[in-house]
Amino acid sequence: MPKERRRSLREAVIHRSSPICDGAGREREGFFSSTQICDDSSQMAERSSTSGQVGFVSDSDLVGGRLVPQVTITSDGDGSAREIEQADLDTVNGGLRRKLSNSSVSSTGSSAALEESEDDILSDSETKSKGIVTLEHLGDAGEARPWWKLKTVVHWPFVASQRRRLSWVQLAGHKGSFKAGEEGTILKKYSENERLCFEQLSGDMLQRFVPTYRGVVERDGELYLQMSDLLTSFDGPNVMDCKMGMRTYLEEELVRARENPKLRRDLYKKMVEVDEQAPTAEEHRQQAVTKPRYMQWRETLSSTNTLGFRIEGVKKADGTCRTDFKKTRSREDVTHVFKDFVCGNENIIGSYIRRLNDIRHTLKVSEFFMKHEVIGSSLLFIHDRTERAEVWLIDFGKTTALLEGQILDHCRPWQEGNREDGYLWGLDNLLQTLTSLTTEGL
Ligand SMILES: O=P(O)(O)O[C@H]1[C@H](O)[C@@H](OP(=O)(O)O)[C@H](OP(=O)(O)O)[C@@H](OP(=O)(O)O)[C@H]1O
Ligand SMILES: Nc1ncnc2c1ncn2[C@@H]1O[C@H](COP(=O)(O)OP(=O)(O)O)[C@@H](O)[C@H]1O
Repeated sequence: MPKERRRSLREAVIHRSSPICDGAGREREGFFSSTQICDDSSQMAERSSTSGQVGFVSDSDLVGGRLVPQVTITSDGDGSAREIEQADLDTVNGGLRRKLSNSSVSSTGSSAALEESEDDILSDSETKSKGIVTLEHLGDAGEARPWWKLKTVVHWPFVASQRRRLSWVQLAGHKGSFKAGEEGTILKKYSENERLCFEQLSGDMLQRFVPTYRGVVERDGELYLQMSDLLTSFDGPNVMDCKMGMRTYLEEELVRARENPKLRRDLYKKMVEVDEQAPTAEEHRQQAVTKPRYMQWRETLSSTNTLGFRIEGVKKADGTCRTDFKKTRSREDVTHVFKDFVCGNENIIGSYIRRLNDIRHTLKVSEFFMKHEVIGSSLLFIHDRTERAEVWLIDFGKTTALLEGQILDHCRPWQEGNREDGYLWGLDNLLQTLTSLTTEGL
């Protein structure tokens, strides 16, 4: 989702990273299930955090998706309070603070401004999640507090390293977007767009296929959307993320980019990492490309344009994890990945097909779907060794309401202005791909 929508109060907060600890306080790594991990001493932190409540934030608290930043006091590891200086702001979330991302049209004319971004100095693997991640379980919940109340909080004798951790699977999106929530839930960085979608989905036929939404919460000064963790009830889940649709950027991004084109060095770098020949001579000279140019290139390189979906990542119960599917384009390649994902299990494929058909029928009658341009949303496939298999709709960061009276059929080809996204066309191709596995043998 666009970073301007993701922004929240992260500027005001610093979290210390620390190793996962087992019950005896030993460090450990590599839990591959969605498991709450805590050490004995975290009980104090737990007690502290239970004194707060989930903070449902009202619209009036939000200014463009943000609470008004304020000086925040946080634990400095030894329990002492520390004021956050402006200089700290760049080190938030274990790395450099993400600057706002701006889309730009495919023009690479000299009038395009060069967009400075921390991604210019971070590689793809440093900015994107690559599978198994450790989610921090954030502290106290509640509304934004004045500094003196926060000062009271830091006198509690717990340190960041005692916070609970959740070993989790994140196959797409940027690092640091998720935190552990209350039992069975996760927190995703606040996005105005996604909040609106979750709210509109409540009561829609599609609701039973999307994570249960628990509202906006504030943790350590930042806003999050709280939702159910789809992995919790699985025993060693196998997970696949398929990004749906034939287009992965918004029409409004194109328009904005046309008005104010930005050149991005980080996207140029990502492009040459995959194919040195991909940039034009002009782009090589500028060592930068615009975002729509990058996004369109990604679409043609993968199966997005040809099949209306693409595989973003796969994590298997054996611990293996792959996110290197940028060039997975042909139906054969995609079929091969699915076959490997289900380890040739016909029951699992059968369950996936039934669930996808169910989703398809529901999409056809969903008012939400009819009235939204669904861009960058994924289907999350999850199964485990008990052969339980589910598919869920996730990521509504770029799902946008149409103008009053406008509807989409989600199958027609896209032409700028018609806002078609190719979601249903992609779903039909996905269903055909899975069905071919059963008819042609696994
Ligand atoms: O997959 P790669 O090739 O890394 O490209 C990424 C994905 O398309 C991201 O979409 P998603 O978050 O759905 O995976 C997109 O974020 P947006 O959703 O903000 O468009 C990134 O844009 P930037 O964040 O602007 O770099 C773009 O660089
Ligand atoms: N509710 C959820 N339950 C379990 N896993 C999830 C859930 N939401 C997202 N994920 C995981 O996080 C990844 C990124 O999620 P997504 O919503 O697409 O983030 P972004 O908007 O940053 O792209 C997904 O590929 C999936 O692995």
